[in-house]
Amino acid sequence: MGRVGVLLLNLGGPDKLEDVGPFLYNLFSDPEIIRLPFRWMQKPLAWFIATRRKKTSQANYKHIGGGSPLRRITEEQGEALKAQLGAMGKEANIYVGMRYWHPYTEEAIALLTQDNIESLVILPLYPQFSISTSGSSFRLLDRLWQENPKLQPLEYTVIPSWYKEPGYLQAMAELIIQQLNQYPNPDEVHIFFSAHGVPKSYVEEAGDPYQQEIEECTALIMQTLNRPNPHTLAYQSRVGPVEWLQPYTEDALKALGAQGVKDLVVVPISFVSEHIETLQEIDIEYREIAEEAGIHNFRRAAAPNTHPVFIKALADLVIDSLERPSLKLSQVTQMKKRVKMYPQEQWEWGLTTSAEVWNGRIAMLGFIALIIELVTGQGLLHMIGLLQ
Ligand SMILES: C=CC1=C(C)c2cc3[nH]c(cc4nc(cc5[nH]c(cc1n2)c(C)c5CCC(=O)O)C(CCC(=O)O)=C4C)c(C)c3C=C
Ligand SMILES: [Fe+2]
Repeated sequence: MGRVGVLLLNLGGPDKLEDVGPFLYNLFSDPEIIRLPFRWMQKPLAWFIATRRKKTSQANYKHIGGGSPLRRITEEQGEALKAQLGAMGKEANIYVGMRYWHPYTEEAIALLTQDNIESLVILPLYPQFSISTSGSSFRLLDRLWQENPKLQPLEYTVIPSWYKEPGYLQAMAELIIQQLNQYPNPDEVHIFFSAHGVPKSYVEEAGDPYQQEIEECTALIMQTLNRPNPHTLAYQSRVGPVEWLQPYTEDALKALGAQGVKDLVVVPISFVSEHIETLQEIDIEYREIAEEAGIHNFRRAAAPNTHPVFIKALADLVIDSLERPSLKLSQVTQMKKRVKMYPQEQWEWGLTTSAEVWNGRIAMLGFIALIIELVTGQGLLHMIGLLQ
């Protein structure tokens, strides 16, 4: 086997406050993040939402030091993985490819083609698969592969999701135990798993396996933990007016407070690094909600970051994947026939000519209404609270 490379995929985050606007624009321009019936609406809507959200988002990043730690932590994970692989007799170059900020996936691909990598493992740093995360990165890579002839001879394999990996489950259990042990009665503490949400339609209409993988992962962590603690799973970080996976973290915290729960350990379950949604949303916003609800003792398990058991799990995943038959991007992007990923598929309403015409008219009216609302400051989006 020739020179080995590992491509770590993640979402990316703004390094400083000025990056927040363009980062949000990149994120909302992705059809896997906002699923629209018409592609022409994507960029204007992305600009509009990014512009509206920028101030609030910047204020949140200000609370955590003015930028996301995601790049630094992902690079540290890469260094630790390289060292672990070396210790296991497998020399490899590690590359970091972010979806919406530097170092972009395209930059990582340029580097690994320069380095003449002959065998590549594509490893998303999301334990569970979602259309909106790993799926989006796989779509992008699939396109890059089709466009770049230099990538054709490169042998590669993809790891679509890995939430069942025993070392990952063990690291999560250890991180939870660290926090449980801070309490006088560790077995009575309520364990609260908080996963990043996705719109409900992703699961129910598009067939995203995310919710099922999150639920299974929660059960496996509890099994690995092997303690009698009660536990809850809820979904955080909802954006926009549509319904997301439920229960929402804020509602579940209030319900537990009303039931008299006093001691809590929150476990961020869909992230493997600290970032805005752990450091700001959980540690500041949800803590406040919990305390108001009467949950006086609020602790959070750290994200796995560079925990040695977690890094060993990543190394095991890489080595196992090199020994197995390879899995191609076309296989993971079409993993389930039911999984719809924009922009590749036709909107069902557009299957007949007259429906297509009506879709166009309705969308045009919607867009005009949006412009009027932006100018006048009044309209439906203000009424439902999406705009202030
Ligand atoms: C498994 C993890 C994640 C899923 C699923 C996910 C879906 C998802 N996210 C948004 C909207 C936003 N996400 C933002 C930041 C962000 N999200 C994740 C992870 C998942 N997102 C990460 C790792 C980050 C980066 C955090 C950082 O430290 O910078 C943001 C920007 C932050 C903010 O303004 O709140 C938005 C917006 C949607 C719409 C979505 C599913 C459709
Ligand atoms: Fe997100």
